Order: sequence, then structure tokens, then C-alpha cells
Amino acid sequence: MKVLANDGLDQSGIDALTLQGFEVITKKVPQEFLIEYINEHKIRTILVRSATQVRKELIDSCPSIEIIGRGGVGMDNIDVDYAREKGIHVINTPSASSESVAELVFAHLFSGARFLQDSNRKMPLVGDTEFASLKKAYAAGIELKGKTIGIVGMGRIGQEVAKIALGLGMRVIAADNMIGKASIKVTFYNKQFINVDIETEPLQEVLKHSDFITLHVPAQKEGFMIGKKNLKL
Ligand SMILES: NC(=O)C1=CN([C@@H]2O[C@H](COP(=O)(O)OP(=O)(O)OC[C@H]3O[C@@H](n4cnc5c(N)ncnc54)[C@H](OP(=O)(O)O)[C@@H]3O)[C@@H](O)[C@H]2O)C=CC1
Ligand SMILES: O=C(O)C(=O)CO
Repeated sequence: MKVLANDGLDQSGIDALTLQGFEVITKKVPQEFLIEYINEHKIRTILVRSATQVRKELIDSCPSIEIIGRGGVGMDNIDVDYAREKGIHVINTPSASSESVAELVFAHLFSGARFLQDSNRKMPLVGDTEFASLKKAYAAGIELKGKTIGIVGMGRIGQEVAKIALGLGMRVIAADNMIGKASIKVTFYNKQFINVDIETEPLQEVLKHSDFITLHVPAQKEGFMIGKKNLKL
């Protein structure tokens, strides 16, 4: 079976599929030539990340497609319901990146709380002449320990964020549409662990009581989740 991984695929994925007898093509086919390419090469599985669009027109024009795979969580670039109606198997990798996204949240939080982005840019440029004023500005940096993080969306990623926050000694509060109580298991390197239950609260309460807010919800119908008004709370 021919598999087109149009947005790239890690070598381990290529190896695993090849071992099972699949022919994996990692050539990037531009969107405008995709239908033609799929039909010409009788591609049966198309794997994408977020760049390639798999819309109704492509689905209708490429009868050889049996599987559409998304390496990642969000499937906004795929007409999922339509494809499934036509009997195509549509799959994604729901948990694969949760820890990675959660770590990135803390990369940004640490960086923001200590002005790292700004200082890494300005120190090499004007550090010699403006050291005193820069030092004063960056002295306003704060620690995360003891602060309150408000997690909006306590799903897979939100719960990974909670684990890191608890490990850092932060207070964790959360809002979620569906999840009322999340039981967070924080596991240490030596397999010891603690369980912490977090009851979710109404969004407005979370916004009011958080030092930092992190959003882990899918795209919303309204197009946005919180605005200026909420951030003032
Ligand atoms: N930027 C990046 O690099 C990445 C982004 N993502 C995106 O992050 C998002 C979250 O992923 P993941 O944690 O795996 O998803 P999950 O489905 O596990 O968790 C999302 C949670 O948010 C809840 N939710 C949805 N809307 C609201 C709302 N308005 N208020 C409160 N809670 C809400 C959901 O409830 P319910 O089920 O009831 O809707 C669900 O419990 C996805 O949209 C994904 O595409 C994922 C990976 C990487
Ligand atoms: O949804 C995901 O998995 C992403 O990587 C966002 O593009």
C-alpha cells in the first residue's frame, strides 16, 4: 500500500511502516498538484500534519484514499465528518504531543516571568551602555513557585500542564466544559508519585484568581475564548 506523508514523517515512523510492507513517500506535493499526484500514484493513505488541506474536493476526486492520518491533535485541516461519511478511516494521534506542548507552556512562562526574550535581544545590543536600566527592568522578574496558574481546558494537554505546575509548587485552578474533577498523578523520576484532585471552577472564577492563564481548548465557534474584558478581572 502506498502512503503519502505529505507534511513529513519522522524516520522512526517511516521505518515502522516500511517494515510492515508499506511504501512510504515523503515527497512534499504542493496542494494544487495533490489530487493529480494521488490519482497518478494510486495513494491509499495520506498522512498530514497541519499544512496539507484534505477537503471535500480532494476526497471526492481521489477514490483511492482509504485512510487519512493526522500526526497531531487538531483536525481543522481535514473535512473529517465528510470523509467518514464516505467510509474513509480518519485517525489522529491525540496524546502524542501533550507532554511536549505542556513543556513548551513552561518554556514561555519562565521566559516571560524573567524577561528572557527581551534581555537576550537587548543585552548583546545595548548591554554595554544601558546595563543599569536593563538590570533594573529585569529585576521585576518573578518566580513561578507559589503563584496560581489557571488552566482553561483540563483535557490531555491541560492535565500535563497541571503536573508540571504542581511539581513546581504552583497552585493549580482550572475550568473545563465537561471535566468536573481531574485526578492528577504527578510521577517522579524514581516512580514515586502523588495524586492531586483538582475540581474545576467556572471560567470567570479562574480568570479572577489566576496569576497566569493557559488555554488548552480547541478552536471555539465564537472565534475567540477570552478577550480584554476577561483579562481585566
Ligand atoms: N499549538 C500546538 O502545538 C498544539 C495545539 N494543540 C491543540 O490544543 C487543543 C487541546 O488539546 P488536548 O488537550 O489534547 O484536547 P482535549 O480534547 O483532551 O482537551 C480539551 C478540553 O477542553 C475542553 N473545552 C473545550 N472548549 C472549552 C471551553 N470553551 N471552556 C472550557 N473547556 C473547554 C474540552 O471539553 P469538551 O470535550 O466538552 O469540548 C476538553 O475537556 C486542541 O485543540 C489541539 O488542536 C494540540 C497539540 C499541539
Ligand atoms: O493539533 C496539533 O497537534 C498541533 O500540532 C497544532 O498544529
